[in-house]
Amino acid sequence: MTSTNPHGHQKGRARSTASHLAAVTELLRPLRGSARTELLPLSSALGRGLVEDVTAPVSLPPFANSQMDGYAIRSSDVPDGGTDLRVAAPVPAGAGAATLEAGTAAPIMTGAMIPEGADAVVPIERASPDHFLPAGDAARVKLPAAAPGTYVRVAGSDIAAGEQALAAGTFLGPAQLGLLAALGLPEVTVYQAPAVLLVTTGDEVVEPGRDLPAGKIYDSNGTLLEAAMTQAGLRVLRAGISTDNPEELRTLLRSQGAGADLIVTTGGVSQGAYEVVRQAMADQPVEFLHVAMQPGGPQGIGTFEGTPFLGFPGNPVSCLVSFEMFLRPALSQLLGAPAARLPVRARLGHPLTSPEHKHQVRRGRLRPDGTVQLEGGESSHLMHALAGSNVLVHVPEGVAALGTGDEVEVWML
Ligand SMILES: Nc1nc2c(c(=O)[nH]1)N[C@H]1C(S)=C(S)[C@@H](COP(=O)(O)OP(=O)(O)OC[C@H]3O[C@@H](n4cnc5c(N)ncnc54)[C@H](O)[C@@H]3O)O[C@H]1N2
Ligand code: MOO
Repeated sequence: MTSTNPHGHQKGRARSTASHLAAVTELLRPLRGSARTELLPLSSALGRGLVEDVTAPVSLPPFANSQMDGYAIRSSDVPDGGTDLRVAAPVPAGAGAATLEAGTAAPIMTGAMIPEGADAVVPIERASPDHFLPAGDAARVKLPAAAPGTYVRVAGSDIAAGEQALAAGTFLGPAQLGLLAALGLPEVTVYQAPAVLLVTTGDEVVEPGRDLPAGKIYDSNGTLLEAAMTQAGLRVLRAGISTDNPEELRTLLRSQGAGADLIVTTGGVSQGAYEVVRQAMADQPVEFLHVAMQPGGPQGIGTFEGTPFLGFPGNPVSCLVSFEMFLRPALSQLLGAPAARLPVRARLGHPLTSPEHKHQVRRGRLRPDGTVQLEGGESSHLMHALAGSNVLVHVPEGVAALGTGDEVEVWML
């Protein structure tokens, strides 16, 4: 049971960040449906999540090849102390190699196939002479001994045909796409990028570039969230700024919302007299609640005329933290993309305090020495301090104070 005290703060149990993340993940689970996948050429799949496990159709390397420019030899031909060998025909690049006759050394370049019979490569710098000779009967080269396998890249030493190359749900970055290309796969099945209708709200909010009358502020949330979502690979539909008139907001959502997989609004969700988002959602299955998190406590979640809906609070830092704490990890878990933030341990450069019953998310600058300097205070209007930050700093529920040198988890932005 939740009630409101004279200061407007909600009483009763706030939902934990973990259970709100679970609720957001549940809301968005339909985005993982089988109809929501597409086959894309590798060049278009950057930043998407893989739908199914990929099994290697070939081994990597596909054949044993040389790791050095030098001579392919039968290691048993060269005793300790080295010997002279007759120079055989060079191994041609990109073609099958002839068998290496006993007592000969074949010039071989990096990546060329190890000839049948050869089992080691001596780099050209260790040969005498230390440059390649024209092939011919008269040509001989002195080589030191080499153990079997020296500078040989064995077939399948990276991955063998039939092994799992990538697991379903993997985020496809440059390395993963490079692997698919190395395996000879030109296309990949990925989840579709969700389309998000983004609406900022408030009679006080005006577009950058316009005049700024008394009492108004520029819309930072629209740009901030559009950029965060675009960077995360979402398709963003910007519906501009809604006034504080709930009927206008509903009209805007209906007229712009076609094709959206998710509606995200900012503002109008707390305890004020004109909470436009709360009012616009009054007859919809939308819950307004408090998450035990600072900033980003007030949240809305549900559906608007069937479309999943998230109502983020209006303060700029609150809406970015909401995106990072709930929307990014939910999509990452369901669709493999965007990539989850990598948690890193850092040492606080100075002390901090935190509301004991909330998960606090501060903003900070991680330095190369592994210490983190907080940027600005805890207030969620501090856009300039956010712009000077490169990490989110997590202070879990149950912690009221931390000292200089204490370890914290930070997420690189
Ligand atoms: N009595 C209470 N008041 C407030 C509570 C509370 O529990 N009881 N919670 C506070 C917290 S925490 C937050 S966060 C905000 C959330 O408020 P809303 O989501 O209703 O947002 P607004 O009131 O519309 O705006 C809050 C703040 O953010 C500024 N804002 C709004 N939109 C934008 C935008 N697009 N670009 C830049 N800045 C924006 C707005 O001017 C306000 O300053 O409620 C607290 N109050
Ligand atoms: O939750 Mo509000 O986001 O603390 O400022």
